Amino acid sequence: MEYSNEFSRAPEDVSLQELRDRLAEFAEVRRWDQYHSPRNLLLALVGEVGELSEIFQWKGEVARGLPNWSSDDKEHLEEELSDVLLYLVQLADVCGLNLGQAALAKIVKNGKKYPVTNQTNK
Ligand SMILES: Nc1ccn([C@H]2C[C@H](O)[C@@H](COP(=O)(O)OP(=O)(O)OP(=O)(O)O)O2)c(=O)n1
Repeated sequence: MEYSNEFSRAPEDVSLQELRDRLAEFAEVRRWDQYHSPRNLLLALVGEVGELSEIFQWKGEVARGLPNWSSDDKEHLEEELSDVLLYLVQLADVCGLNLGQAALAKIVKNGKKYPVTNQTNK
């Protein structure tokens, strides 16, 4: 099957490892890695979370799937979510952490903390 992105494979095949590698190369060729300290990346991440929040600011409650949003609004949301993810991946990388493994381990930990019961409330 053909995919419209430049990678010619299924979008679900994108891995955190690939994002990490592409971001490391992106920063290296621009000599930006000197600025990508953990603290700077954290501040950049928080700034992007602010930009993400602005999209929802004053909108009131928003239905799942964003049924009334324009394609421009959804594209803007995709970009801001991506900025958050990309800085998060870089922050984990410069801290020497494996974010994918850590997140999977955290899901397991969460499952033990919050076991499934018959209750419908969370
Ligand atoms: N030193 C930098 C600067 C940018 N980026 C990357 C990560 C983000 O995905 C994106 C952020 O770029 P901008 O700072 O230009 O922010 P925006 O894309 O949000 O633009 P604007 O703030 O004008 O909306 O670029 C990066 O990795 N390292």
